Amino acid sequence: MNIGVFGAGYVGLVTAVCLSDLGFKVRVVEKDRVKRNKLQEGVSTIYEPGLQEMLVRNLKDGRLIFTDDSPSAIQASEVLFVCVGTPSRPDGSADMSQIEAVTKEIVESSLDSEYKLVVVKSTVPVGTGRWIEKMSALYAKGRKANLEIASNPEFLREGAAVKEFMHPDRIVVGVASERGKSLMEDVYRSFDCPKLFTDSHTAEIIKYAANSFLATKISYINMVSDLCEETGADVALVAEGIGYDKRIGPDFLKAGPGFGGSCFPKDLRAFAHIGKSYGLNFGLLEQVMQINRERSQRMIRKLREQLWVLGGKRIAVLGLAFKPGTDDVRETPAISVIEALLSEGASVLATDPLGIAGFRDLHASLAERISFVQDPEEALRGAHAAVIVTDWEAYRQLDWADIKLRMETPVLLDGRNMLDRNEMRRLGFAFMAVGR
Ligand SMILES: NC(=O)c1ccc[n+]([C@@H]2O[C@H](COP(=O)([O-])OP(=O)(O)OC[C@H]3O[C@@H](n4cnc5c(N)ncnc54)[C@H](O)[C@@H]3O)[C@@H](O)[C@H]2O)c1
Ligand SMILES: O=c1ccn([C@@H]2O[C@H](COP(=O)(O)OP(=O)(O)O[C@H]3O[C@H](CO)[C@@H](O)[C@H](O)[C@H]3O)[C@@H](O)[C@H]2O)c(=O)[nH]1
Repeated sequence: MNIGVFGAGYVGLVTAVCLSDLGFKVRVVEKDRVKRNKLQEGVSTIYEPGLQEMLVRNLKDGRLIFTDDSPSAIQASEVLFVCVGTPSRPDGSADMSQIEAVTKEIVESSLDSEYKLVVVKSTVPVGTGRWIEKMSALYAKGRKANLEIASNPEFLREGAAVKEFMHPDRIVVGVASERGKSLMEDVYRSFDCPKLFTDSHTAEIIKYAANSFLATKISYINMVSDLCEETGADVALVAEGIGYDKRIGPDFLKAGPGFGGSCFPKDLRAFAHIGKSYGLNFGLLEQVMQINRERSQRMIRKLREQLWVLGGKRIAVLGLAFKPGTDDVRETPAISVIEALLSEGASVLATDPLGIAGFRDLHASLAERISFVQDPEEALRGAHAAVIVTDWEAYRQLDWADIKLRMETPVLLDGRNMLDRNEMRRLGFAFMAVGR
């Protein structure tokens, strides 16, 4: 089967590379020339375990090409995956302009052609499939674009994207016709997981509902974590204690600096906006977001409790990526932590194994006000305090006994509860964790 993919970001690139690895011939339309050329030369534009090797293998075998020639890619493909971005607009709603632009391109290149299934993999508001149908009719200007629109939300997590694409917990497809369903069954034939076929509205809602639920779990445990701190309880044990209950489950109950990344914050804003647009009270999600926004203030308060004055002090921020295993710094909790430190007059030296270049690029005005260093030990040398924002395994392996001697004052805030607090205190750190 010939497959077209629009957008070679996290989702599009992983989708394209994995589907080509399964034997499909995949043409990827990417409008960013620099990205496209790099990919065509076999250099992955994102860091994901296993992706680079698979990219090279499938390019070499001729099953994968990156192009800006969308008409040819559209004409050659039976199934077209739409994986472009749906970023937040200022009011929190999803910006649908990239999806709209792709719709136009697809319609204009498939007039009077054979049936094609357009599969929306991007995270989109309920009703998007209908909008695409409506716009398709308008762009076709009375001619016939033989397109069916399906929804196939993607649930992969960054840092484990290839593994999660290939071995998902489930596949959700919102599709109306038997023909469309059968094509999607062919695409996912080799996947051994529950496959849920629904209408497109249901599939679209499933994606936002899943992300909002997971983010709610995180804010919930963060709220409980604050209570644990005030009362001397241990949030990790509380999470374990509730997580054994199969109805609750142990995952997504790690207290920390709050959720970040390119999905949860954006998707919660969009889902709340969708609820509001239907006159519904989605105040629960407003609370989830509010709790998340307040995380950095709580961290700063803890530092102040140890250091008295933060102004003029040097603070090492360990971790810029929104979680370990990725170079992605979109909406990372590090932003609000750094902003809060700067507003206290502290100077910030930040480090991250993969995230520095992206942070400099994406958060340029904030990046100008801080310094970066690749080596965490260098970041810690002479610092008055360190804050762990991302739980990179490498931070566990640091020689903390030696680091303590090299810091100006050995104050350590483990924002991810990753270090052994008894050991750290034994080493002589003024050590703070989260919710314990
Ligand atoms: N990142 C994730 O882990 C993840 C997981 C599941 C779902 N999603 C959703 O998938 C969608 C894409 O996310 P992403 O992180 O891959 O985004 P991204 O911004 O990394 O990638 C989008 C890509 O689309 C390209 N593009 C935009 N318009 C185009 C056009 N007209 N033709 C060709 N290419 C075009 C951009 O240049 C970019 O490379 C979003 O809706 C997101 O919410 C993301
Ligand atoms: O117990 C936890 C689990 C996660 N996080 C944080 O939550 C954020 C999101 O983490 P994660 O879900 O692992 O990362 P994403 O790659 O953003 O994946 C989410 O967003 C994707 C895009 O929609 C979905 O496809 C995935 O299913 C969904 O997990 C990160 O900042 C994590 O540090 C916590 O603070 N505590």
